[in-house]
Amino acid sequence: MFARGATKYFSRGFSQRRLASTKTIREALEEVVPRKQLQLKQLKTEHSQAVLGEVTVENVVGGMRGLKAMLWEASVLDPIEGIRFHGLAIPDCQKQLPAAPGGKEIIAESMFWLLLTGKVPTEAETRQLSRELAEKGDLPEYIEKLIDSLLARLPALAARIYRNVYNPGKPIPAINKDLDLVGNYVNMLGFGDNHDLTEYMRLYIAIHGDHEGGNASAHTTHLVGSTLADPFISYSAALYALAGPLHGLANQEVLRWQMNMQKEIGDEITHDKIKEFLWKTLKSGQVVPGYGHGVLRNPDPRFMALQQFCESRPQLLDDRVIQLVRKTYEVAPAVLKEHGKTKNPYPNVDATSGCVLYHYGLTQFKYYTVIFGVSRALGCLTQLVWARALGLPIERPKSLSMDAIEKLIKN
Ligand SMILES: CC(=O)SCCNC(=O)CCNC(=O)[C@H](O)C(C)(C)COP(=O)(O)OP(=O)(O)OC[C@H]1O[C@@H](n2cnc3c(N)ncnc32)[C@H](O)[C@@H]1OP(=O)(O)O
Ligand SMILES: O=C([O-])CC(=O)C(=O)O
Repeated sequence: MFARGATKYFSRGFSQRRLASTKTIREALEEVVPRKQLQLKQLKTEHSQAVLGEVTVENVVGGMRGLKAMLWEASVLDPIEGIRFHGLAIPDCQKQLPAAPGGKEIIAESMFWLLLTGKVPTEAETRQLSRELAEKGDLPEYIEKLIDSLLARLPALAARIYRNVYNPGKPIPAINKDLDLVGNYVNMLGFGDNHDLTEYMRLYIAIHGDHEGGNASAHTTHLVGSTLADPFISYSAALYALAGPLHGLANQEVLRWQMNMQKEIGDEITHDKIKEFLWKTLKSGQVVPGYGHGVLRNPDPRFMALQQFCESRPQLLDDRVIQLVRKTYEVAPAVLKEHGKTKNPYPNVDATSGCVLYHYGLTQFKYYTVIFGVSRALGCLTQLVWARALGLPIERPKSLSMDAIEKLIKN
């Protein structure tokens, strides 16, 4: 049921039959947990010695790339097709997951419901979850005071920090109990009257939510969580992994790099000038930010979904930075192929995510990875729930020295 191709399970007929369902997320989860616990028990008792692959020296010295060594329930990443959440690709989610009232994009609540339970929530269930989160969303006064005294040093409670850092002194709107999670977030950031930015953030946060288990932020949460550290500690560790330029920070780096390119090539954007800038970047020994991937071998479907968002809005297509991102995509894969190093010459999600935020006036690059961090909590915390429900053990892979590897090869 959770394997690829599960689309049938989520077919329109199925979701229509579920229209009347008004379960809470806890009730929906309670239904799934015993079945999953049984599935794990059977795997352990009936198949514990089954072989899933071999471990090569390349796996060990190459950052465990390609090694099948983690259990992760909510999503599976295919090198060619990209991410699927319980079998649903991004376009399936766009068709099936409830949006906000008056909106079209996937919202965090419906994505979280899918990630956690493996089921598409009904409209009523989604609204109920939005309300539950909004009702729990107010900060107690003592936390507000604490955060106000720590300011940007505390990597949490993202909207308040944004306002404190970039618009100090301006009052922050209270949580609106009738709005979805991201609607409230954008409102508190100070952009609540921008419907298009709100929709973009809904899509952005939904599709950055999970990318199976092996990426650096998800894996960090899982590792730290496996020591039974609490979810806040486990997820804050993940944010430090996300903050590296080869992972989440790349979304900031891309925009900085594209704007440097714009400065250098001037008003007349041509493929030749972009190529020249790409070569200059590569020859200086830097990576092209937003391109390449540890698993994907095709353009990232999340990149495509964000591009489609731009294509549906003519005012975005007129924006020079957005045009530059698009034109870079037209030439960068060929340049990277000619350069010959990266296994994947195509764009990942970070190649485009920041330019739309910039267009809508959220121009503080340093904040972009925080938004990614707000999103990635959906998948990382889902897996922590499963790790606890299934009683998964502390993670402790075996390491080998180079001498030990050589000895094993000789034997
Ligand atoms: C949400 C996300 O985290 S998506 C990823 C965001 N990160 C980026 O966009 C940064 C740019 N990209 C990269 O640095 C890489 O492609 C990564 C980190 C994403 C993946 O790294 P790997 O799995 O090691 O990629 P791969 O196996 O293709 O690397 C092989 C070689 O190609 C190089 N390479 C990979 N991507 C690029 C790139 N975009 N530009 C130039 N060279 C690259 C690697 O540095 C490596 O060079 P080396 O042999 O001299 O060490
Ligand atoms: O899958 C990865 O390694 C990196 C990535 O795209 C993500 O974490 O969203």
